[in-house]
Amino acid sequence: MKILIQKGRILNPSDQTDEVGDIYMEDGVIKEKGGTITPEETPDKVISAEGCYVMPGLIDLHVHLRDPGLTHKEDVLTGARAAARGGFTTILAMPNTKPVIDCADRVEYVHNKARELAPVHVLQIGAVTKQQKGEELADIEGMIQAGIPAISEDGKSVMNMKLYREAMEIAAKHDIPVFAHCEDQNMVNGGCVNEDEHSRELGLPGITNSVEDVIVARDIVLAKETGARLHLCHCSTKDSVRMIQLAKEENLPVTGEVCPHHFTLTSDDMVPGDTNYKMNPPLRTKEDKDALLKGLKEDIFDVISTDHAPHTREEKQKTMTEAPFGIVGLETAVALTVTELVDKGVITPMQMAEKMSYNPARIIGSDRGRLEVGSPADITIIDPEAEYVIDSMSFLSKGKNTPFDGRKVKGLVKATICDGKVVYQQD
Ligand SMILES: NC(=O)N[C@@H](CC(=O)O)C(=O)O
Ligand SMILES: [Zn+2]
Ligand SMILES: [Zn+2]
Repeated sequence: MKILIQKGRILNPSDQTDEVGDIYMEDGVIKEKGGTITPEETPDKVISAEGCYVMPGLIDLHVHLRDPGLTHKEDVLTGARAAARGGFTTILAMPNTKPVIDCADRVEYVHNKARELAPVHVLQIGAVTKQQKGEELADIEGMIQAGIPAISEDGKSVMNMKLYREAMEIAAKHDIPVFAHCEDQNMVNGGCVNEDEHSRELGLPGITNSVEDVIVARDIVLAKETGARLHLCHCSTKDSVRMIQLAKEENLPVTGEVCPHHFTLTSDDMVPGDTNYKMNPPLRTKEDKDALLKGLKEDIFDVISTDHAPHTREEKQKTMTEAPFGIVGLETAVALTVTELVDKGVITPMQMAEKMSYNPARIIGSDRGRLEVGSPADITIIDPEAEYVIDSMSFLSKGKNTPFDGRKVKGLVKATICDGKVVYQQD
């Protein structure tokens, strides 16, 4: 397969080049880049990228594929198709499945299924403890042998610090990152939305910032002691930004991610009773959101990830206290990032490429996330000027649970190329 992309705005974070030109790829590898390219042989496909960003294929460090066991919500194939439509060429799957992915053969199950069916790269993350019960360590070294890029207890925090420290020591020894969901299990106390005037008005149990902040602090302390690379998932509070900034000032190996819903919405936007505004961590206050925006602008946050968390309509039709936490994100992340961050001047298109591709790649030790001659042809083409209305019924994900249905946005994925093959093209 030979593909020629013409006249795109090529954004390459690895050498910080930002220039209009062509890219030519053959057999899954970038062969030529820049200027006007006239291939010796006729390409199988020519894609016009005039007015579009051409970025290294997007990498989402935080996706719930629900496979095995919860495939009524999503499976490897539907999740990977949604990813391709969203511009992602690599996604990392969280292990809070049924059963939990806590040993090598379950990692292999997902990797084999993905290799056979998925249009994009799927990397399975391993759990920290057996069945995510927080009592005994999972077979972390066995899973590392099977190719996990990271360990995570996402969905909860490992509350036993002695056990967690042991896990971090193993992660440090093998140089894989620990992806931390920060939530004190005792302090959350049945909360379902942010603790503020809205939770009080609606009579809903609230989640304070401290539920997240105490674990962020704890985890940074443990990373400092063990030398483990710590990646803080779905940061939502203003103090998490300050703590990551402090950790970075000390040159600790700490990185952080923000999800589009947390930089787009606050608890003021909640529609009473609409469980599509229920996710963990919850939508916080304007003060928190402004701190997240500043953290993104100033590169305190390295990553934008989706925390794509599909659930069925039935589950989401329950009450605010009963419905599960989580919203889908793979098919709205690019538009929300362009609309809320790039268009408003919070981050540059280059920072978008860094936070959605280059930095995630570096965190997992991958050589993707760059547009260089000789690198794998994972490429995302985005029209930043295209305006449209988000329609959840068009999602390829099984999950339609989004608060962004009907929202007017800018920024459309025109094509996604994975290993030199067009895996999605907008018609
Ligand atoms: N974020 C969520 O609200 N839900 C996630 C779990 C998680 O990411 O903590 C899920 O698995 O549904
Ligand atoms: Zn989480
Ligand atoms: Zn998650």
